[in-house]
Amino acid sequence: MLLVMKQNATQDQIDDVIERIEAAGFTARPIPGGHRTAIGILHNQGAVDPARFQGLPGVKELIPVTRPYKLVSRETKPENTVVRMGDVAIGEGKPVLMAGPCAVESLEQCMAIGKSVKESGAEMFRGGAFKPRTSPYSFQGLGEEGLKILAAVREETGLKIVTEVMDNETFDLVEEYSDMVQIGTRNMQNFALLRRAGLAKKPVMLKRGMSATIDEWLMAAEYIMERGNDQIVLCERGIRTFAMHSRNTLDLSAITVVRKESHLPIITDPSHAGGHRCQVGPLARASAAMGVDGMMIEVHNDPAAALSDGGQSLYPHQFSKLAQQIFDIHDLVRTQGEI
Ligand SMILES: O=C[C@H](O)[C@H](O)COP(=O)(O)O
Ligand SMILES: C=C(OP(=O)(O)O)C(=O)O
Repeated sequence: MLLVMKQNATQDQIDDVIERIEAAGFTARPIPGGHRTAIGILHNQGAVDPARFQGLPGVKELIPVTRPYKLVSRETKPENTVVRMGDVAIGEGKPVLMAGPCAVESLEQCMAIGKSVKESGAEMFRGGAFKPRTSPYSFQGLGEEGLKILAAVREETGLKIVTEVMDNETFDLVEEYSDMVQIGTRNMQNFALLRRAGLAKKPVMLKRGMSATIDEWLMAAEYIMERGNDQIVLCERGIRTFAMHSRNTLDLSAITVVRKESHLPIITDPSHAGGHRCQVGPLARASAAMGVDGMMIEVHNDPAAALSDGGQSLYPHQFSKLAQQIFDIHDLVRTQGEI
């Protein structure tokens, strides 16, 4: 249930309504928004009787939220959320490119890639210090040493850092070094991790589980927002299908559905979707045409020697050309408008 206050409602009236909601045993969650003051009524078992709050001073109306995900739903917040990290804004128009290697391997590697992707228009640097690998014998990441390398790249280039957190034990550490914390496809329904992410002071990028429906994905985001963190970016990174020609299937149609259902920004990861270098460009260009808020793209200066995902990593010169195409296509679609 969403309680909408009148435009001229006073702070005292808002506080009074919040107090009454809490006194009734529910949770009151003010929803930030430019056009209205709204308060989500959460943790109700069964329907909330609107008569309880209707008619209170300053209350305009009570709107039932029909979707199972309440806070991430557009029913609750009609305007788009913009996720901000200093001067980088995701969801404000220009697609934000996050580029870098799959795994942080060394300072030299990350500096070289960081400088090059920055020059090509990326605003964020990606790279895993804690790597979720299929095999326990594969490179698992440099851990804290990797995080320090990422911090050095930020220092040198000004790029914001997005990096994956795999568990609650290392959450504080990853949060400290990063600008945006990434929750990967394999952990999309790790509810303990989602709850911890909800307490984070940094934005969270939530990748879609490789076998998750859109409802499950949005419910996972709800876990984060329910705890108080409303700075969430959704990332479509491909789902498992019967198709064997690509590593995953990039579900472009999910973008239109998520846009309709949720106010959160949405980006894609064409690298993990395609899984092959030759597929990354076309999937990225298609994503740009869908009007995504950004993209995460793997770039390596020596893909043949990469410790993870070399086959799907672009060479820096390829990224440079692709970045320009992404900006051009995005602009074209935006200026021509919806059909
Ligand atoms: O980046 C994500 C994974 O760690 C990466 O794609 C490697 O996957 P793999 O361990 O199955 O090779
Ligand atoms: C592990 C990653 O991706 P995903 O969770 O989509 O596999 C990654 O981006 O490093």
